Amino acid sequence: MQLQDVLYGVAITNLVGSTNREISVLTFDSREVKKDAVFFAVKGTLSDGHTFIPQTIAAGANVIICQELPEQKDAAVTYIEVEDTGIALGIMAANYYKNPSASLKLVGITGTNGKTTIATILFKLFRSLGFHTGMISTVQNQIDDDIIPATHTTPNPLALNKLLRQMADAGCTYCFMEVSSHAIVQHRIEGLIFAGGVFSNITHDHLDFHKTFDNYIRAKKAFFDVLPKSGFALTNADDKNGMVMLQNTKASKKTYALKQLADYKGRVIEDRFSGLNMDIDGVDVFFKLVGSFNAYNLLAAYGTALLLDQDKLAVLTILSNLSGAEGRFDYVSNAKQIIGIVDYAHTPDAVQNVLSTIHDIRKGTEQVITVIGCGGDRDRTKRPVMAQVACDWSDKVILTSDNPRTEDPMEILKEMEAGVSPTNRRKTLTIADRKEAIKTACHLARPGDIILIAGKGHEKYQEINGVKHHFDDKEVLTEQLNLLS
Ligand SMILES: CC(=O)N[C@H]1[C@@H](OP(=O)(O)OP(=O)(O)OC[C@H]2O[C@@H](n3ccc(=O)[nH]c3=O)[C@H](O)[C@@H]2O)O[C@H](CO)[C@@H](O)[C@@H]1O[C@H](C)C(=O)N[C@@H](C)C(=O)N[C@H](CCC(=O)O)C(=O)O
Ligand SMILES: Nc1ncnc2c1ncn2[C@@H]1O[C@H](COP(=O)(O)OP(=O)(O)OP(=O)(O)O)[C@@H](O)[C@H]1O
Ligand SMILES: N[C@H](CCC[C@H](N)C(=O)O)C(=O)O
Ligand SMILES: [Mg+2]
Repeated sequence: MQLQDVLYGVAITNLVGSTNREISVLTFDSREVKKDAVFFAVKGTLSDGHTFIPQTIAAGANVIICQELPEQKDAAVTYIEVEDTGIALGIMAANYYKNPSASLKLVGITGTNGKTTIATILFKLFRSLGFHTGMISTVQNQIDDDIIPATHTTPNPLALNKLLRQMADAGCTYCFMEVSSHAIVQHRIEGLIFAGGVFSNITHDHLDFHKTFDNYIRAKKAFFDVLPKSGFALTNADDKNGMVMLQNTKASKKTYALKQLADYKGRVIEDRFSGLNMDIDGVDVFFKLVGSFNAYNLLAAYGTALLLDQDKLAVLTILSNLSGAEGRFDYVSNAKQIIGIVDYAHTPDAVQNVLSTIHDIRKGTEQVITVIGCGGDRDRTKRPVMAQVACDWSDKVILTSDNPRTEDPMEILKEMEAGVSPTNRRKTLTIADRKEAIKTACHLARPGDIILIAGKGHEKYQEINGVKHHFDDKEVLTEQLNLLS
């Protein structure tokens, strides 16, 4: 492939050398450079890719894309200066893989909570409607029946366009993908053509990365700002910032809501452990998913499907039979009728939603026992709030470790404990070992009680100092509950 073939659409601020040359691969990681590679020097959060330029040239790179031209240049190398290497990477990755997003209808889903759930529901729905379909999500990426493990919620531009190319080549008509706020800010979705964008909600998360809630809102809104006129922008009108997302979009503006008039209107008739009974645009439907937060997810999926010209009754019929995403309100019970729920709630809002749902649908005086931790190297300000919310809505809370990453689990736990009010303190225990914490919760439970294991959902590991150790909340919970039977 020729360099000039992948440069289409890139705003070059300075060029040294020829663009008429053969290239092999594109990469932003010096450790992956090979002969004739194009290396993108990206300024990251831990290091600056510009410092690796000399070693990438030594390893065979013949094109450097950078934000600042190096003083010492190699005559055999082409240097391209751009304002933002991340943007250039997105555009060139799309060109390199022959713009796969143009060959299918790509729908992006963004918001603090619900992205995986909405993307998964849409993926399952469109497969049932008979389409070849792709999905890019936190739990896994998928092309029809083929599962491709996920490393991020939204992959880097090269991995992303490669996946989209595989989908287009497999004949997919649709792809439903999660768009994280990190991905928007880091331009991972630059150069993609979206048929539509969906907003779920925005609440406290990721302030380590965005610094302020305003920046976080702006990051989400930026996705809608660049949607094309031919596409749709579907927002949750009940969310305080839902309409903000539509302010500057050129796409066709659509809304869904439970609490007010909207293009796609729903109402929860009844919410039980066995599922949700809703009225959607005048049709009474029963769904397997539980909790009013899932009423929003179902409504978002329904609105999206109709905006993609699908038949209303066919859509509702399939949605009514669907299960949700792995590790989201995933429940097991034992012979003693103790109910265990594994849920990926890892923000204050999600914890409150899942616990208020449990609260609303429990029958009587059963205790709710919550096991919860917070991830290391992530937003610290949500730790005390998550602990407090868990206490406010539970009879007993066991504070434990999540993915400590490079942090000391005991320090994370102290920050969680700081959020627990003196009156709530008597109902909390701190047990750093997650398995022990789950085991203790099971021992404390009496018949009929409900145990919530929050924060890790589908994750099959616990990340400690860069090493991922096997850990599966549902596996441990099922094993412990069965030991009691
Ligand atoms: C904070 C963040 O988003 N980090 C992502 C970012 O890494 P970074 O900015 O820290 O990169 P860096 O280590 O500083 O390196 C800068 C540049 O130098 C390069 N480099 C580095 C070392 C070297 O020897 N040679 C070299 O060339 C790197 O490849 C990179 O291009 O770019 C990397 C490459 O694309 C990502 O893998 C990495 O994701 C890390 C692992 C991560 O944990 N990200 C999370 C926070 C994330 O993105 N989460 C969202 C979901 C959030 C949600 O749930 O809503 C997601 O979309 O997954
Ligand atoms: N619409 C919603 N509103 C509020 N909370 C929700 C909603 N949907 C799901 N949740 C809660 O948030 C948790 C995470 O849901 P989900 O995985 O769908 O979100 P996500 O946006 O993909 O998260 P991530 O940012 O980690 O990718 C669920 O386990 C549930 O507790
Ligand atoms: N996608 C989320 C996952 C959080 C899950 C939780 N288990 C943690 O490790 O903090 C994030 O990157 O913030
Ligand atoms: Mg997700």
